[in-house]
Amino acid sequence: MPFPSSPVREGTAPRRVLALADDLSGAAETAVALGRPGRIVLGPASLDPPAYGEAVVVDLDCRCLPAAEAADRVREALRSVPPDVLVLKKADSLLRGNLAAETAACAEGAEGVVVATALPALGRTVRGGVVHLDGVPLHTTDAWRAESTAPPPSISAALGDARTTPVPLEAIRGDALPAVLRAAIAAGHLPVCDAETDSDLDLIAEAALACGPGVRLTGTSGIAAAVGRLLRSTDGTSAAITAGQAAPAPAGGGRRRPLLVVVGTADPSAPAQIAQLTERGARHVSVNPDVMNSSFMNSDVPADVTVLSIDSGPGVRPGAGRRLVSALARLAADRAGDADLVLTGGETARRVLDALGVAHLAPLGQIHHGAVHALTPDGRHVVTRPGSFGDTDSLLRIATALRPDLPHLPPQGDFPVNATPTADNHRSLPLIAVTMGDGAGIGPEVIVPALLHPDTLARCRPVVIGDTGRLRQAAAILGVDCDIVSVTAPGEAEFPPGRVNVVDLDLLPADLPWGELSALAGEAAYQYVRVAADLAMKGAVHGICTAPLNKEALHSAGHLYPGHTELLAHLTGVDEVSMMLSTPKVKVIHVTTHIGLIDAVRRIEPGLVERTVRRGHDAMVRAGVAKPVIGVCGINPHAGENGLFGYGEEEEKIVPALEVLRANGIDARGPLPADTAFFLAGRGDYDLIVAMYHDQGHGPVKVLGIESGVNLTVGLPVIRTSVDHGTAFDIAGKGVAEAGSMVEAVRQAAEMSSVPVR
Ligand SMILES: NC(=O)C1=CN([C@@H]2O[C@H](COP(=O)(O)OP(=O)(O)OC[C@H]3O[C@@H](n4cnc5c(N)ncnc54)[C@H](O)[C@@H]3O)[C@@H](O)[C@H]2O)C=CC1
Ligand SMILES: NCC(=O)COP(=O)(O)O
Repeated sequence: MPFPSSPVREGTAPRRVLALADDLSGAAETAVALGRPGRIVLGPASLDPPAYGEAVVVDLDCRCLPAAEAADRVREALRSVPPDVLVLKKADSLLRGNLAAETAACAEGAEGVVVATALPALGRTVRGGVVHLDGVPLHTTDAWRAESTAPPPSISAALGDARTTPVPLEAIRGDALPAVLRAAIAAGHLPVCDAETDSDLDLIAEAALACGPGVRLTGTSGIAAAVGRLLRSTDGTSAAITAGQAAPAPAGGGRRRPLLVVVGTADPSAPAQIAQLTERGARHVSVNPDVMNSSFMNSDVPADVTVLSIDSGPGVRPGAGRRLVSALARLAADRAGDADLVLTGGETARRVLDALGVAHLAPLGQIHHGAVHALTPDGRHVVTRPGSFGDTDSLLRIATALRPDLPHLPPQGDFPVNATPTADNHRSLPLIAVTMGDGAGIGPEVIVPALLHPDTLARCRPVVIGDTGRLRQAAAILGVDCDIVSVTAPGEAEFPPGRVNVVDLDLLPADLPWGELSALAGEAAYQYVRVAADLAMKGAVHGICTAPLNKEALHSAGHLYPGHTELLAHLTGVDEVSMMLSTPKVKVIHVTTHIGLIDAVRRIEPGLVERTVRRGHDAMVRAGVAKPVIGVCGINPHAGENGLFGYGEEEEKIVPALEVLRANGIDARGPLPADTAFFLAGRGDYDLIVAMYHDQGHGPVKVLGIESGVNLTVGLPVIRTSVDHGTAFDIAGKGVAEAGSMVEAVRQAAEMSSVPVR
């Protein structure tokens, strides 16, 4: 029996993945879809196999090569791949490129190849073995207008001489799918799978992996995402890279790098996309690489944003595409300096990065489908995007994710520098749901000034989920003259100066005393968070920022969660998240949080330590620290002092995790004596400290002051930040609470949130 018949289950799924793409934007899309730690390699360089838990995605750069050469690149990449590595061959969802030759090369040495090319997220489905675009068969559309041949009438036709077995939707959704795939493979055929939804792709991924480690997959980022979901469900991890979630904007400290947007696509959508950037003050340089006489040649990339595109005017000869792209890329690379880059068109992206000597990228996140944010080894932010992907606002969304203040660039030089954002440019800022917390605490008092703060309004559109009446009382106590206005949904909010918008749940009585614990306020605090989580999961807001709730009041209302962290994990369907405290001086992530000390020590084990460090590492990389140095605290005084204190907990619970992490290239050091770890981090030795329990991390951070710290939840599918303090019942209703932590928490939520579709 060549195939084990067991289903994929915990411990049996492959823990490392090698994906091969034929262009760079496809490789980046695949890396994000897989959602695992790893890298994008600009191949076809010789490469190390992926480490355990990793996904390596190689751009073989062979989309435009003759079929035989493209197949050789696939063969070479797979030559010494270890047998336990899952191999995924990325295919174009429109079937362009050398699909037949590359799939045949991928099948050599494999037990079989399952083909699943649907990409439901973009309306690209497969029915009856035919690719459909929004329900229309591919070969009847003009999607191949830039190709020199006609589109294939079916996937089987695109696979050339290969023998194929169509696998219809009924079989995909039936109980016998693994058997159907096995039978096709045993007959020497490629099963070609229909799929209309991501759930279909999940079924295909599971059945294909159940066929055994020798079976490979060919498909789009849709099947890559299904593989990622499946592996996470079997190894219990959460996504290292969250598809659909943008990474935080590059850190603001020091001189800001310019942003160079290189548009190397002739897609008809490009001019409108560029226009949205120039309306925001970006400089547009259209060059004719044949002539190379643009003034751009004589100037460096200026500060802020420059768009460089090919002049597609009458001087450009048709058919000169690849040569023009290469010339454009050389020009861009020559002038890029240290600019962050947005590169559209896989070929353009690849040529620019080649010219800059970039050998690999660390994927960080995705701004919209296919617009992948990554980091070069020297810390440059790069977004790649296939030429034809994205709506008219695609470039604006990408640029604003990298430069959150982009809408405030002065268009045509006549925009006053300190002007309040106009209604129009405000709409491109993220909507942030600010939950009011416990209405008897200081939440309302810190929210009102924080939301009226000019810095807040310059960065986002904050909407409170709370009680309008309570916020009006807080404003009166503070003596602040403002309009606190109820709205039925965040999208209806308006932002003239002096207005605070509230989705009014109207749960609190007008005479609720300040500073007193009540189940009523605990229930209301719960409802604010529930509604905010619901809005964020639906995409109606882009991030959540929470004011403090009182845990005792929450529990009195029957909601037995230790805090927001666990409540939000539950509401968003995530098993494990981490609490991170962020201050300008020190950042700390916690292995355990709201449990007793004895329980915390019991709960700490190498797997939990490893996952926490990885979450912290990835969050730091997303924040722009390319190679974070991470200090991991011990549990006992002096980290046990070689067995003098404690019962060997450091050796048993922490050291094995550090060994795995270091073998995976993560610079995690320790176990460190916790008392000095924070001092060393404060002087700059560590970018992130990993604390084993709540007070080990919280105590040192709170010494730094309540005004600038922010609490972040790492690992949720939504952005969540919070103040670093509690409900402070002792001062509630007195108008003396500091609002600095709230201002900072809203700011960080805004910076981490992607820009909305308009
Ligand atoms: N994000 C959240 O929801 C958080 C909730 N809590 C909860 O809050 C409740 C009270 O916790 P405590 O340990 O008493 O901590 P706390 O932070 O509420 O108060 C500690 C001390 O700091 C002062 N303080 C706190 N925030 C301040 C501000 N913005 N301006 C000036 N002074 C401030 C208070 O007056 C008090 O003296 C508990 O139920 C706790 O679980 C605590 C921390 C965070
Ligand atoms: N000690 C921090 C705290 O209690 C906040 O917890 P959470 O509500 O953010 O989970």
